[in-house]
Amino acid sequence: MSTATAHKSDGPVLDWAAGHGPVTGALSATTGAFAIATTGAATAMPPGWALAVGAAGALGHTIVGLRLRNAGRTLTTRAASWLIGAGWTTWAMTHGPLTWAALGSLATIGVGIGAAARSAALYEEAREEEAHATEQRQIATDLSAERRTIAAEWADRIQRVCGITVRVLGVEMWPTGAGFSLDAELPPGGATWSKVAAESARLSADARLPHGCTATAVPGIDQGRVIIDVTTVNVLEETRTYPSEYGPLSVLTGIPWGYRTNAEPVLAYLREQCALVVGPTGSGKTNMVHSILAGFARAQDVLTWVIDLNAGSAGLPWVLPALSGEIQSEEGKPVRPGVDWLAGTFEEAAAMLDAAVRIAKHRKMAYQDVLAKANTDLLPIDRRTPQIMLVIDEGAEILVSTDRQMRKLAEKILEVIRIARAMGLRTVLTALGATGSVLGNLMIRREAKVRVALTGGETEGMDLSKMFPGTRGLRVDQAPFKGAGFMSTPESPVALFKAWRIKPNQIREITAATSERHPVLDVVSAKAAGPAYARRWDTDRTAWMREHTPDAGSSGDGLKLTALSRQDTAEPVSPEEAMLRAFREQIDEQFDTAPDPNTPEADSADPAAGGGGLNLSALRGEQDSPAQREALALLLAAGPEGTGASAIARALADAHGTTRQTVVGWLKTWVNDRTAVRVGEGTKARYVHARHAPQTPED
Ligand SMILES: Nc1ncnc2c1ncn2[C@@H]1O[C@H](COP(=O)(O)OP(=O)(O)OP(=O)(O)O)[C@@H](O)[C@H]1O
Repeated sequence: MSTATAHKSDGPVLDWAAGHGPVTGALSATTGAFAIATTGAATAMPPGWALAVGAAGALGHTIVGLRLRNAGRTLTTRAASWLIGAGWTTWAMTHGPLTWAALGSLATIGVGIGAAARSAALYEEAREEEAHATEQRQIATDLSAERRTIAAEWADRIQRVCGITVRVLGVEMWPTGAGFSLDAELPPGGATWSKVAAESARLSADARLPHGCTATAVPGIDQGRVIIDVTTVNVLEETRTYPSEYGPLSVLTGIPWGYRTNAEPVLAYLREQCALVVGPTGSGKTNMVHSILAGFARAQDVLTWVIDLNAGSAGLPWVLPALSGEIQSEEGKPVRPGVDWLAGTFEEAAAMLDAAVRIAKHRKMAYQDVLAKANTDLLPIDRRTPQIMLVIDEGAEILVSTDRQMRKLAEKILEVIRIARAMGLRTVLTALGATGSVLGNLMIRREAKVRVALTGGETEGMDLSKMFPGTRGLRVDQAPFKGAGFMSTPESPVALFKAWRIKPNQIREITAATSERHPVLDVVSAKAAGPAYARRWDTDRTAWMREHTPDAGSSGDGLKLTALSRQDTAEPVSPEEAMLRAFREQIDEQFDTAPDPNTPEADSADPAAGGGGLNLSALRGEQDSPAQREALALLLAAGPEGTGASAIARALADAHGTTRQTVVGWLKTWVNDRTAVRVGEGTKARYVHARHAPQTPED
């Protein structure tokens, strides 16, 4: 290495690390040698130096080669070429490098080195690369010929059909093989991209595209350009199952809802938007709702609340397998349901919507400092402060119902839509039809810009121009397949799309795979939501689930609980009680919850009600002081690192005047009831929330 440094400072730069092919490799050695010889001669460098430089070159190449893990054969070839070069340099310096003899001999050496390199593995690599490049060049030539033909054909077609003379600047073939995109320049004189868009159907017909394929125009890079996406293969015709990769998602980076005609996924960004999914009976709406719930279940910062007054069928497959203990996580642990709250009755739906409104209002007050700190009026959503997505099946019908009860729900739904955007609560409403009365609602028109119309070939109640105002040329018969239709978002203009097919086995898989990933409602929101939320899995409140479970008829006694079969059934236990008991056990086991003597359940005069509550540790002690709740939130937020009494006390001192001693008391209680664990000793002692605690053998 010292040679290299010395050489660097006082000689020509020899690039040892540069990638050399058989020809450039030889050139490098020979030109390097030539440079040294000329420099050497000009500066009267003693000829011995050239030999040293050659040796350095050989060494340098060897070292670099070793680093690059070149084959031994290649290394030898490289090192040898430097030594030969050094020999020439010595000779040339004594005779003058600019003589023909010297130059000729150098060229010979170069050829010799090249010949040697040719036999080395390095050359093989280079040859492969070269062959690959030639092949690519050939493909590119063929492709550009094809592209030129397409460009000419479509410029001609647009002229004929739209009466506009465009210049096609580029043709991009889609990697999925399902079509291509044209980038065209509009002629001067006021032609707009929408003029081409309006003729989409006629362009498709003129191009004789297969059924279900379209030529869709969208704005180009500026207003004088237009992009035309042409599908040539109908991927909507095929059934594609929900992608089997269930990795984490975020509401901030978009949730995939299906795929476009080019087979690319289409994302819904719902941090600020609500959504409206219209699909008549049989169009694949239920399936679409499941794939939407799948996306939300995968998200790390979303809690899904489902309202389905139609026997809760939209949410049950996400709840029952988990509640009944039918599925387990990979580690054999019980799993949490794939949705966080399911309402199948009017009362439950009303309770849920009231809780949502309370959360929105309370978050607005309680998170003022967070908003100020982040300098935003949009609550920063993350795992600790999750977004609540309310999925309301046939919610649009609730909105336009004249029934007195439904009107009440409608008002609450509209209130959530109206007040809760900034505070991270958004809705997905489905509708059987895109009727004027649904879309006539200003709130829906303004807030629900993520829109889906599942056509499935249905024409009834399907006014696409109302769903997607300002667009023409959309025809219901372009997507006559179940689960297919049109989707538009503020980021992705309306175009054909299809939902993935998702079956119960995948719903179970996703429930299991995402169980650990679901966030827990932040303490501020849980407090606002109150017992209506904390006791959402109570026996009386979930009784309807059993009534509507498909198993109820076949087995005669409701849910087939694995827990039930294990039970000592000396006393007859109702299936729903058993289900809830099993679920509570699972939750307790997983979240380290313990019966809290201070919870309302324990005070309740009704022992049945007392046994029916769910007591998540994050919600413990509704009556705890705000300071104590905040301390618990800090402990939870500290994650596996944990925190200490002093740090918590410091954080609470200003707002609540809490002393370290008080915090020490709380921490002791939490350690005793296993809400927290103490790790480390003495000054290193820290407290970790049970949810983040390292597993102990005892656990
Ligand atoms: N994305 C899809 N890909 C392929 N097939 C689908 C898709 N979506 C739905 N289907 C088919 O259509 C059938 C009906 O779907 P689904 O139950 O979701 O419709 P729906 O509109 O909710 O109808 P209903 O209101 O009658 O329940 C499914 O059983 C399935 O065979």
